Amino acid sequence: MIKVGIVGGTGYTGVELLRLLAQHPNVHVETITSRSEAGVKVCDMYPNLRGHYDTLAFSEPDAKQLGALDAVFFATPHGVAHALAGELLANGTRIIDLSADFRLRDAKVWSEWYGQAHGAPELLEEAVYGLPEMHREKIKTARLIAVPGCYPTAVQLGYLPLLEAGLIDPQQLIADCKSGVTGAGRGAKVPSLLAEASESFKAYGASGHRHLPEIRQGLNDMQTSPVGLTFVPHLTPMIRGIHATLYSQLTARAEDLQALFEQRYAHEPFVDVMPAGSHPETRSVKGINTCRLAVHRPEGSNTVVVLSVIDNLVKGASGQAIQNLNLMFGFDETMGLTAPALMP
Ligand SMILES: NC(=O)C1=CN([C@@H]2O[C@H](COP(=O)(O)OP(=O)(O)OC[C@H]3O[C@@H](n4cnc5c(N)ncnc54)[C@H](OP(=O)(O)O)[C@@H]3O)[C@@H](O)[C@H]2O)C=CC1
Ligand SMILES: CC(=O)N[C@@H](CCC(=O)OP(=O)(O)O)C(=O)O
Repeated sequence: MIKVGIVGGTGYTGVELLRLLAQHPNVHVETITSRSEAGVKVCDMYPNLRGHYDTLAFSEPDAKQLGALDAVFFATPHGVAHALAGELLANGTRIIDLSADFRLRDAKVWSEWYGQAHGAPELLEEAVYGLPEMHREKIKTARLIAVPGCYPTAVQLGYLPLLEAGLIDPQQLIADCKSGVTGAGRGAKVPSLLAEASESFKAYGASGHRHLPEIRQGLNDMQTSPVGLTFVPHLTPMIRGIHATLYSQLTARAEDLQALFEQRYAHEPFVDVMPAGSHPETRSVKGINTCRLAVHRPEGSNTVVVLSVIDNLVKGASGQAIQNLNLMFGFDETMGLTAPALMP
Protein backbone atom coordinates (compact mmCIF):
# COMPACT_ATOMS: atom_id res chain seq x y z
CA MET A 1 0.00 0.00 0.00
CA ILE A 2 1.49 3.37 -0.98
CA LYS A 3 0.59 6.72 0.59
CA VAL A 4 -0.40 9.53 -1.74
CA GLY A 5 -1.48 13.15 -1.52
CA ILE A 6 -3.53 15.38 -3.81
CA VAL A 7 -2.78 19.09 -4.02
CA GLY A 8 -5.86 20.95 -5.25
CA GLY A 9 -8.56 18.53 -4.20
CA THR A 10 -11.67 20.65 -4.69
CA GLY A 11 -11.47 20.91 -8.48
CA TYR A 12 -13.02 18.47 -10.92
CA THR A 13 -9.78 16.57 -11.55
CA GLY A 14 -9.10 16.37 -7.79
CA VAL A 15 -12.50 14.85 -6.99
CA GLU A 16 -12.16 12.54 -9.98
CA LEU A 17 -8.83 11.29 -8.56
CA LEU A 18 -10.64 10.54 -5.29
CA ARG A 19 -13.48 8.72 -7.07
CA LEU A 20 -11.08 6.50 -9.01
CA LEU A 21 -8.61 5.93 -6.15
CA ALA A 22 -11.47 4.76 -3.90
CA GLN A 23 -11.35 1.52 -5.96
CA HIS A 24 -7.54 1.21 -6.01
CA PRO A 25 -6.36 -1.67 -3.81
CA ASN A 26 -2.75 -0.44 -3.43
CA VAL A 27 -3.23 3.29 -2.78
CA HIS A 28 -4.21 5.13 0.38
CA VAL A 29 -5.05 8.84 0.05
CA GLU A 30 -3.37 10.32 3.11
CA THR A 31 -3.62 14.04 2.37
CA ILE A 32 -5.79 16.26 0.22
CA THR A 33 -5.33 20.01 0.09
CA SER A 34 -7.49 23.04 -0.40
CA ARG A 35 -6.74 26.49 0.97
CA SER A 36 -10.36 27.63 0.73
CA GLU A 37 -11.93 24.47 2.24
CA ALA A 38 -9.31 23.54 4.86
CA GLY A 39 -10.99 21.62 7.70
CA VAL A 40 -13.99 20.50 5.60
CA LYS A 41 -14.47 16.74 5.18
CA VAL A 42 -14.31 15.64 1.53
CA CYS A 43 -17.54 13.66 1.84
CA ASP A 44 -19.36 16.75 3.14
CA MET A 45 -18.35 18.65 0.03
CA TYR A 46 -18.76 15.69 -2.36
CA PRO A 47 -21.54 13.38 -1.09
CA ASN A 48 -20.77 10.86 -3.88
CA LEU A 49 -17.71 9.99 -1.75
CA ARG A 50 -19.69 9.20 1.42
CA GLY A 51 -18.82 5.71 2.59
CA HIS A 52 -15.44 5.87 0.89
CA TYR A 53 -13.58 8.71 2.62
CA ASP A 54 -15.52 9.30 5.82
CA THR A 55 -12.68 10.89 7.81
CA LEU A 56 -10.46 12.50 5.17
CA ALA A 57 -10.59 16.32 5.33
CA PHE A 58 -9.03 19.06 3.23
CA SER A 59 -5.93 20.67 4.69
CA GLU A 60 -3.66 23.59 3.76
CA PRO A 61 -0.82 22.51 1.46
CA ASP A 62 2.22 21.77 3.63
CA ALA A 63 5.47 20.83 1.89
CA LYS A 64 6.79 18.90 4.90
CA GLN A 65 3.66 16.75 5.18
CA LEU A 66 3.53 16.15 1.40
CA GLY A 67 7.25 15.31 1.36
CA ALA A 68 6.61 12.32 3.65
CA LEU A 69 4.38 10.63 1.06
CA ASP A 70 5.30 8.18 -1.71
CA ALA A 71 3.62 10.24 -4.44
CA VAL A 72 1.77 13.52 -4.81
CA PHE A 73 -0.72 14.45 -7.54
CA PHE A 74 -0.97 18.13 -8.47
CA ALA A 75 -4.50 18.94 -9.62
CA THR A 76 -3.85 22.66 -9.50
CA PRO A 77 -3.78 25.60 -11.91
CA HIS A 78 -0.64 26.16 -13.93
CA GLY A 79 2.34 27.45 -11.93
CA VAL A 80 1.55 25.78 -8.57
CA ALA A 81 3.59 22.58 -9.12
CA HIS A 82 6.61 24.69 -10.16
CA ALA A 83 6.84 26.08 -6.65
CA LEU A 84 6.67 22.77 -4.71
CA ALA A 85 8.15 20.17 -7.04
CA GLY A 86 11.85 20.67 -6.22
CA GLU A 87 11.35 20.30 -2.47
CA LEU A 88 9.16 17.20 -2.78
CA LEU A 89 11.55 15.47 -5.19
CA ALA A 90 14.45 16.21 -2.83
CA ASN A 91 12.52 14.33 -0.12
CA GLY A 92 12.05 11.31 -2.39
CA THR A 93 8.37 11.96 -3.17
CA ARG A 94 7.40 11.21 -6.76
CA ILE A 95 5.21 13.75 -8.55
CA ILE A 96 2.36 13.33 -11.02
CA ASP A 97 1.39 16.77 -12.26
CA LEU A 98 -1.96 17.15 -14.02
CA SER A 99 -1.28 20.77 -14.92
CA ALA A 100 0.79 21.95 -17.88
CA ASP A 101 3.80 22.99 -15.75
CA PHE A 102 6.21 20.36 -17.09
CA ARG A 103 4.59 19.36 -20.41
CA LEU A 104 6.62 21.59 -22.73
CA ARG A 105 10.33 20.84 -22.88
CA ASP A 106 11.28 24.44 -23.70
CA ALA A 107 10.81 26.91 -20.82
CA LYS A 108 10.76 29.85 -23.24
CA VAL A 109 7.91 28.37 -25.27
CA TRP A 110 6.05 27.62 -22.01
CA SER A 111 6.39 31.27 -20.90
CA GLU A 112 5.12 32.53 -24.25
CA TRP A 113 1.93 30.42 -24.05
CA TYR A 114 1.26 30.58 -20.31
CA GLY A 115 2.09 34.27 -19.87
CA GLN A 116 4.47 33.88 -16.91
CA ALA A 117 8.09 32.93 -16.33
CA HIS A 118 8.68 29.18 -15.94
CA GLY A 119 9.11 28.55 -12.21
CA ALA A 120 11.31 25.41 -12.34
CA PRO A 121 13.21 25.18 -15.65
CA GLU A 122 15.92 23.08 -13.96
CA LEU A 123 13.41 20.19 -13.64
CA LEU A 124 12.32 20.12 -17.29
CA GLU A 125 15.03 17.75 -18.42
CA GLU A 126 13.98 14.99 -16.06
CA ALA A 127 10.20 15.45 -16.46
CA VAL A 128 8.60 12.61 -18.46
CA TYR A 129 5.56 13.26 -20.65
CA GLY A 130 3.00 10.84 -19.27
CA LEU A 131 1.45 9.38 -22.41
CA PRO A 132 2.00 5.65 -21.76
CA GLU A 133 1.27 4.65 -25.36
CA MET A 134 4.41 6.64 -26.32
CA HIS A 135 6.66 6.70 -23.23
CA ARG A 136 5.81 3.62 -21.12
CA GLU A 137 9.40 2.59 -20.33
CA LYS A 138 10.50 6.09 -19.25
CA ILE A 139 7.40 6.48 -17.08
CA LYS A 140 8.31 3.37 -15.07
CA THR A 141 11.41 4.99 -13.61
CA ALA A 142 10.32 8.65 -13.65
CA ARG A 143 10.25 10.85 -10.54
CA LEU A 144 8.29 13.65 -12.22
CA ILE A 145 5.42 13.06 -14.64
CA ALA A 146 3.72 15.71 -16.76
CA VAL A 147 0.26 14.28 -17.43
CA PRO A 148 -0.79 15.26 -20.99
CA GLY A 149 -3.62 17.73 -21.52
CA CYS A 150 -7.08 16.51 -22.48
CA TYR A 151 -7.14 17.70 -26.10
CA PRO A 152 -3.50 16.61 -26.60
CA THR A 153 -4.33 13.07 -25.43
CA ALA A 154 -7.23 12.64 -27.87
CA VAL A 155 -5.30 14.15 -30.79
CA GLN A 156 -1.98 12.35 -30.26
CA LEU A 157 -3.54 8.90 -29.86
CA GLY A 158 -5.51 9.43 -33.09
CA TYR A 159 -2.53 10.46 -35.22
CA LEU A 160 0.07 8.12 -33.65
CA PRO A 161 -0.31 5.02 -35.91
CA LEU A 162 -0.41 7.11 -39.11
CA LEU A 163 2.59 9.28 -38.25
CA GLU A 164 4.74 6.42 -36.94
CA ALA A 165 4.09 4.46 -40.14
CA GLY A 166 4.93 7.51 -42.30
CA LEU A 167 1.68 7.24 -44.25
CA ILE A 168 0.45 10.85 -44.06
CA ASP A 169 1.78 14.32 -44.83
CA PRO A 170 2.81 15.72 -41.41
CA GLN A 171 2.48 19.27 -42.79
CA GLN A 172 -1.26 18.97 -43.41
CA LEU A 173 -2.89 17.96 -40.15
CA ILE A 174 -6.22 19.38 -39.00
CA ALA A 175 -7.60 18.61 -35.54
CA ASP A 176 -11.20 19.73 -35.07
CA CYS A 177 -11.98 19.13 -31.39
CA LYS A 178 -14.96 19.50 -29.06
CA SER A 179 -14.92 19.53 -25.26
CA GLY A 180 -17.52 19.33 -22.51
CA VAL A 181 -17.64 22.19 -20.02
CA THR A 182 -15.82 20.40 -17.16
CA GLY A 183 -12.71 20.94 -19.30
CA ALA A 184 -12.81 24.54 -18.13
CA GLY A 185 -12.51 23.53 -14.45
CA ARG A 186 -14.84 24.10 -11.49
CA GLY A 187 -14.05 27.76 -10.92
CA ALA A 188 -16.97 30.14 -11.59
CA LYS A 189 -16.66 31.56 -15.10
CA VAL A 190 -19.37 33.19 -17.21
CA PRO A 191 -18.86 30.95 -20.31
CA SER A 192 -19.49 27.87 -18.13
CA LEU A 193 -22.90 29.08 -16.88
CA LEU A 194 -25.87 26.93 -17.92
CA ALA A 195 -27.48 29.82 -19.79
CA GLU A 196 -24.27 30.52 -21.71
CA ALA A 197 -23.07 27.00 -22.54
CA SER A 198 -26.26 24.98 -23.04
CA GLU A 199 -28.18 24.94 -26.33
CA SER A 200 -25.26 26.67 -28.00
CA PHE A 201 -22.00 25.71 -29.64
CA LYS A 202 -18.88 27.70 -30.37
CA ALA A 203 -15.25 27.51 -31.37
CA TYR A 204 -12.60 29.29 -29.33
CA GLY A 205 -8.83 29.73 -29.49
CA ALA A 206 -8.94 29.29 -33.28
CA SER A 207 -5.89 31.48 -33.87
CA GLY A 208 -3.82 29.82 -31.14
CA HIS A 209 -4.65 27.71 -28.09
CA ARG A 210 -2.07 26.74 -25.41
CA HIS A 211 -2.51 23.06 -26.29
CA LEU A 212 -1.17 23.73 -29.80
CA PRO A 213 2.54 23.71 -28.83
CA GLU A 214 1.98 20.63 -26.64
CA ILE A 215 0.29 18.66 -29.42
CA ARG A 216 2.92 19.81 -31.93
CA GLN A 217 5.73 18.67 -29.61
CA GLY A 218 4.10 15.23 -29.18
CA LEU A 219 3.44 14.73 -32.91
CA ASN A 220 7.01 15.81 -33.73
CA ASP A 221 8.26 13.05 -31.41
CA MET A 222 6.43 10.45 -33.52
CA GLN A 223 8.36 11.09 -36.76
CA THR A 224 11.21 13.12 -38.22
CA SER A 225 9.82 16.12 -40.13
CA PRO A 226 8.22 19.12 -38.39
CA VAL A 227 4.42 18.95 -38.29
CA GLY A 228 2.06 21.60 -39.62
CA LEU A 229 -1.06 21.46 -37.46
CA THR A 230 -4.30 23.43 -37.39
CA PHE A 231 -6.05 22.88 -34.05
CA VAL A 232 -9.48 24.36 -33.37
CA PRO A 233 -11.18 23.58 -30.03
CA HIS A 234 -14.93 24.01 -29.48
CA LEU A 235 -17.07 24.18 -26.36
CA THR A 236 -20.04 21.84 -26.59
CA PRO A 237 -22.98 21.60 -24.17
CA MET A 238 -22.11 18.38 -22.42
CA ILE A 239 -20.54 17.85 -19.01
CA ARG A 240 -17.73 15.40 -19.80
CA GLY A 241 -16.08 14.27 -22.99
CA ILE A 242 -13.78 15.21 -25.84
CA HIS A 243 -14.47 14.37 -29.46
CA ALA A 244 -11.62 14.93 -31.92
CA THR A 245 -12.10 14.68 -35.69
CA LEU A 246 -8.61 14.39 -37.13
CA TYR A 247 -7.94 15.01 -40.83
CA SER A 248 -4.77 14.12 -42.74
CA GLN A 249 -3.64 13.43 -46.31
CA LEU A 250 -2.27 10.03 -47.34
CA THR A 251 1.11 10.20 -49.04
CA ALA A 252 1.81 6.49 -49.39
CA ARG A 253 -0.19 3.92 -51.32
CA ALA A 254 -3.46 3.02 -49.66
CA GLU A 255 -2.85 0.53 -46.87
CA ASP A 256 -5.24 -1.37 -44.70
CA LEU A 257 -5.61 1.45 -42.18
CA GLN A 258 -7.97 -0.56 -39.97
CA ALA A 259 -5.30 -3.28 -39.60
CA LEU A 260 -2.62 -0.64 -38.95
CA PHE A 261 -4.61 0.83 -36.05
CA GLU A 262 -5.56 -2.57 -34.65
CA GLN A 263 -1.95 -3.75 -34.70
CA ARG A 264 -0.52 -0.55 -33.18
CA TYR A 265 -2.91 -0.69 -30.26
CA ALA A 266 -3.26 -4.48 -29.91
CA HIS A 267 -1.52 -4.49 -26.51
CA GLU A 268 -2.73 -1.13 -25.20
CA PRO A 269 -5.18 -1.63 -22.32
CA PHE A 270 -6.75 1.82 -22.72
CA VAL A 271 -7.05 2.28 -26.48
CA ASP A 272 -9.99 0.63 -28.20
CA VAL A 273 -9.95 0.53 -32.00
CA MET A 274 -13.58 0.23 -33.03
CA PRO A 275 -14.71 -1.96 -35.95
CA ALA A 276 -14.44 -0.47 -39.46
CA GLY A 277 -17.20 2.06 -40.17
CA SER A 278 -17.76 2.99 -36.50
CA HIS A 279 -18.48 6.44 -35.11
CA PRO A 280 -17.46 6.43 -31.42
CA GLU A 281 -19.59 8.46 -29.02
CA THR A 282 -18.27 10.43 -26.06
CA ARG A 283 -20.84 8.77 -23.78
CA SER A 284 -19.21 5.39 -24.50
CA VAL A 285 -16.15 6.54 -22.49
CA LYS A 286 -17.94 8.42 -19.72
CA GLY A 287 -16.10 7.81 -16.46
CA ILE A 288 -13.46 5.46 -17.92
CA ASN A 289 -9.83 5.66 -18.95
CA THR A 290 -10.35 4.43 -22.51
CA CYS A 291 -9.73 6.28 -25.75
CA ARG A 292 -11.97 4.89 -28.49
CA LEU A 293 -10.80 5.38 -32.06
CA ALA A 294 -12.26 4.80 -35.51
CA VAL A 295 -10.41 5.29 -38.79
CA HIS A 296 -12.21 6.24 -42.02
CA ARG A 297 -11.11 6.71 -45.61
CA PRO A 298 -13.87 8.89 -47.16
CA GLU A 299 -14.95 7.91 -50.65
CA GLY A 300 -13.08 9.53 -53.57
CA SER A 301 -10.40 11.44 -51.66
CA ASN A 302 -6.93 11.06 -50.30
CA THR A 303 -8.06 12.13 -46.88
CA VAL A 304 -7.94 9.98 -43.76
CA VAL A 305 -10.40 10.86 -40.98
CA VAL A 306 -9.74 9.53 -37.48
CA LEU A 307 -12.42 9.90 -34.81
CA SER A 308 -11.10 9.91 -31.24
CA VAL A 309 -13.14 10.14 -28.03
CA ILE A 310 -12.06 10.32 -24.39
CA ASP A 311 -13.47 11.48 -21.07
CA ASN A 312 -11.55 14.70 -20.42
CA LEU A 313 -11.54 14.04 -16.67
CA VAL A 314 -10.34 10.41 -16.95
CA LYS A 315 -8.05 9.55 -19.90
CA GLY A 316 -7.71 13.34 -20.34
CA ALA A 317 -6.55 13.89 -16.72
CA SER A 318 -7.11 11.85 -13.53
CA GLY A 319 -7.37 8.34 -15.01
CA GLN A 320 -4.25 8.83 -17.08
CA ALA A 321 -2.53 10.17 -13.93
CA ILE A 322 -3.39 6.90 -12.12
CA GLN A 323 -2.27 4.84 -15.14
CA ASN A 324 1.09 6.64 -14.78
CA LEU A 325 1.20 5.95 -11.03
CA ASN A 326 0.56 2.26 -11.67
CA LEU A 327 3.50 2.12 -14.07
CA MET A 328 5.78 4.10 -11.72
CA PHE A 329 5.12 1.81 -8.75
CA GLY A 330 5.15 -1.49 -10.64
CA PHE A 331 1.42 -2.17 -10.21
CA ASP A 332 -0.73 -3.68 -12.93
CA GLU A 333 -1.26 -0.78 -15.35
CA THR A 334 -5.05 -1.12 -15.19
CA MET A 335 -5.37 -1.24 -11.40
CA GLY A 336 -8.30 0.86 -10.18
CA LEU A 337 -9.28 1.66 -13.76
CA THR A 338 -11.30 -1.34 -14.89
CA ALA A 339 -14.96 -0.33 -14.32
CA PRO A 340 -17.04 0.00 -17.52
CA ALA A 341 -18.43 3.34 -18.72
CA LEU A 342 -21.74 4.78 -17.58
CA MET A 343 -24.59 4.34 -20.06
CA PRO A 344 -26.60 6.35 -20.93
N1 LIG B 1 -10.74 19.88 -16.19
C1 LIG B 1 -10.16 19.12 -17.10
O1 LIG B 1 -10.81 18.46 -17.93
C2 LIG B 1 -8.67 19.02 -17.14
C3 LIG B 1 -7.87 19.74 -16.29
N2 LIG B 1 -6.52 19.63 -16.36
C4 LIG B 1 -5.66 20.44 -15.50
O2 LIG B 1 -5.72 19.96 -14.16
C5 LIG B 1 -5.53 21.04 -13.26
C6 LIG B 1 -6.72 21.11 -12.32
O3 LIG B 1 -7.87 21.28 -13.09
P1 LIG B 1 -9.31 21.39 -12.48
O4 LIG B 1 -9.54 20.28 -11.52
O5 LIG B 1 -10.23 21.55 -13.61
O6 LIG B 1 -9.07 22.77 -11.71
P2 LIG B 1 -9.92 23.61 -10.78
O7 LIG B 1 -9.66 25.00 -11.16
O8 LIG B 1 -11.30 23.12 -10.83
O9 LIG B 1 -9.28 23.31 -9.31
C7 LIG B 1 -8.06 23.80 -8.90
C8 LIG B 1 -7.68 23.29 -7.49
O10 LIG B 1 -6.41 23.81 -7.17
C9 LIG B 1 -6.41 24.45 -5.88
N3 LIG B 1 -5.51 25.63 -5.97
C10 LIG B 1 -5.69 26.75 -6.73
N4 LIG B 1 -4.64 27.58 -6.58
C11 LIG B 1 -3.76 26.97 -5.73
C12 LIG B 1 -2.49 27.34 -5.19
N5 LIG B 1 -1.90 28.50 -5.52
N6 LIG B 1 -1.89 26.48 -4.36
C13 LIG B 1 -2.48 25.29 -4.01
N7 LIG B 1 -3.67 24.91 -4.49
C14 LIG B 1 -4.32 25.72 -5.35
C15 LIG B 1 -7.86 24.82 -5.65
O11 LIG B 1 -8.17 24.80 -4.27
P3 LIG B 1 -7.89 26.02 -3.28
O12 LIG B 1 -7.89 27.27 -4.11
O13 LIG B 1 -9.00 25.95 -2.28
O14 LIG B 1 -6.54 25.74 -2.66
C16 LIG B 1 -8.61 23.69 -6.36
O15 LIG B 1 -8.78 22.61 -5.47
C17 LIG B 1 -5.39 22.31 -14.11
O16 LIG B 1 -4.02 22.60 -14.32
C18 LIG B 1 -6.06 21.91 -15.40
O17 LIG B 1 -5.57 22.67 -16.48
C19 LIG B 1 -5.93 18.76 -17.21
C20 LIG B 1 -6.67 18.02 -18.07
C21 LIG B 1 -8.10 18.09 -18.12
C1 LIG C 1 -13.41 23.46 -22.31
C2 LIG C 1 -12.14 24.15 -21.86
O1 LIG C 1 -12.13 25.31 -21.51
N1 LIG C 1 -11.03 23.41 -21.87
C3 LIG C 1 -9.75 23.90 -21.46
C4 LIG C 1 -8.69 22.87 -21.67
C5 LIG C 1 -8.68 21.82 -20.64
C6 LIG C 1 -7.61 21.95 -19.58
O2 LIG C 1 -7.88 21.85 -18.42
O3 LIG C 1 -6.38 22.26 -19.96
P1 LIG C 1 -5.09 21.43 -19.59
O4 LIG C 1 -5.29 20.09 -20.17
O5 LIG C 1 -3.98 22.19 -20.23
O6 LIG C 1 -4.84 21.36 -18.15
C7 LIG C 1 -9.30 25.09 -22.31
O7 LIG C 1 -9.56 25.10 -23.50
O8 LIG C 1 -8.57 25.91 -21.77
